[in-house]
Amino acid sequence: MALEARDVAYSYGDRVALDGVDVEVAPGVLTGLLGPNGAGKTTLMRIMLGVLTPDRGEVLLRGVPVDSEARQHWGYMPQERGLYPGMQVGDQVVYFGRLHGLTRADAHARARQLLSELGLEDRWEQRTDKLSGGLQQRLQLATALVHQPEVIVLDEPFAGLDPVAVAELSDSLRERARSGCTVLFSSHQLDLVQNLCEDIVMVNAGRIVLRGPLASLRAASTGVQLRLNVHAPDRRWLAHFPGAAVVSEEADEVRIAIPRGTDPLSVLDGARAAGRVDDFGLDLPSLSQLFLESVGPAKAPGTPDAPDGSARSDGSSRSDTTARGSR
Ligand SMILES: Nc1ncnc2c1ncn2[C@@H]1O[C@H](COP(=O)(O)OP(=O)(O)OP(=O)(O)O)[C@@H](O)[C@H]1O
Repeated sequence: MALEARDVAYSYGDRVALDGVDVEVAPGVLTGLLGPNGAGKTTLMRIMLGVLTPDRGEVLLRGVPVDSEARQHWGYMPQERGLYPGMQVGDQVVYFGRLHGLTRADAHARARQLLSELGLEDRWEQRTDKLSGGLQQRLQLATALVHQPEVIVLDEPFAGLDPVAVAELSDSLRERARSGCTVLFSSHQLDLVQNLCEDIVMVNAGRIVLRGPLASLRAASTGVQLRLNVHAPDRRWLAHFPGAAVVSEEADEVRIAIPRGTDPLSVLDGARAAGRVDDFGLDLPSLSQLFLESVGPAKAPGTPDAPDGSARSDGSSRSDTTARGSR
């Protein structure tokens, strides 16, 4: 059974951060928590971890309200990193293992194993504050995982990691999910989430705007896209296909959303009549495109922050889109 947040609401003074959020994180799959800056992700994680008490709603694991005793067995990495400067790397991991009730010998063995898994095997005696930012991040993860938690909640665990570390951490989280752990993590790296996560939860301005199995959400979205490398100076040929629209153009590649009822191959023929086509393919919309559709271009990662915690100017929010396909 899953980790759940039910109808969770939270405000910092008069700033509404979460406005009645329902989330379900299933064991055995990786779930990515997405949303623009200020959407409410960290607040939701803090509530799940018991750092904040919700104004309304509750957090449950296997249908039972979660208390501090249950959370003692969780692994978590908060946005505010908590390493002890001056402590040695190995001792830091052992210390957290002991805090979670491991014997000294077990904590040592687990620390060795994890530091090796996270590429820190040579750093046991180094001071934590002498590590680079990325290595501190890996160490932070080791402290979160040392007691082999069944529930893992990580705020931006991939931020600041190099590609090798991203691949190693991805494998490590995938493996933990496969072995039955419940894993929720937040990220702004949409390509990574698309490759890694089976399920996503997307939050915007304190509300869920999209959630469910990513494959179902992509399939249920705007339909297929035709990817073309076409040497045609303009796009007038597209006017023959009502409803077909360019969704992105990069260098020679153009992506065209194909409306339902239109044969993508007829659009391909149209492109070939207009110019040379070097390459083509059919794709589902990417997670980045789903993000832009759900949240709006002004708030996509990498764009300037939108008004903090803003609701839409008309006071409404986009409707919650969910997909619960069969697994
Ligand atoms: N301590 C605080 N006091 C007042 N407002 C806060 C506080 N922490 C967060 N907020 C506000 O609550 C809203 C949600 O913030 P939160 O940190 O949960 O967003 P987030 O999705 O994690 O953002 P980011 O991607 O930028 O980390 C924002 O409007 C933010 O400004």
